[in-house]
Amino acid sequence: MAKLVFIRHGQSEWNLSNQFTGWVDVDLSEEGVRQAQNAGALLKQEGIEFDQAYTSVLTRAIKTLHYALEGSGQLWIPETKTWRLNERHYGALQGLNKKETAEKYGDDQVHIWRRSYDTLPPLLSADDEGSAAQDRRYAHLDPRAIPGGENLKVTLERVIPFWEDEIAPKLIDGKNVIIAAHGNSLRALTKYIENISDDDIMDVEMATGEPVVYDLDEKLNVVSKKKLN
Ligand SMILES: O=C(O)[C@H](O)COP(=O)(O)O
Repeated sequence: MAKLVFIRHGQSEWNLSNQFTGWVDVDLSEEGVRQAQNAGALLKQEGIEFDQAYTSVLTRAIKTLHYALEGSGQLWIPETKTWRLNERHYGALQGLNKKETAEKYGDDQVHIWRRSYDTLPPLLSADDEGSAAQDRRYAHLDPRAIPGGENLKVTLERVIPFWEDEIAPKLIDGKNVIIAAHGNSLRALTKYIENISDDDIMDVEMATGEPVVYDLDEKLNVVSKKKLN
């Protein structure tokens, strides 16, 4: 039996200002720092001892991981950062205010962009300002792997190879794993491990800074799931 903990980053500056964020590297808000520290205290209370941590290459997730590990006395454990755990890329919506966008395009359209499984947002092209193609942290990638916008389906398709190659073998080996990532990269993983349908995943939400603890058997079936708050 292995333990797997998901934690969505604490509230970010753009969660606070209600802007589409995606791959934009915004920091945690003061409230987000507090949430991440609280997650550390909850993990300590729960007494979970981790063997390995994973996070994205975005500051808000990395800092959340570090606060959570520091708070539970485990800042020393091995950690791996990967773009594959990044938030879903929100394309040309990145930076826009969600409420203003709903006023312009309608609530239904914005809900589809935010929660439908397979509708893409309006795309950014590689030479658009703000494209990840200009960012040094993605310079090692095949330019074709750098998205101009993603839905949950595409996000899942780039998260799962990392899960299968790196994370699942650790869990099968009985190691306890923490993944600090993002609302939609974690929704993709939740869909995959809980076998949730394309329709039902639309209603699954992740709260900022709230650890979700799974017990998994050796075939990685979910034996139990609980949220710490
Ligand atoms: O990228 C973002 O804007 C948020 O972190 C997640 O957005 P969502 O709630 O619209 O999926």
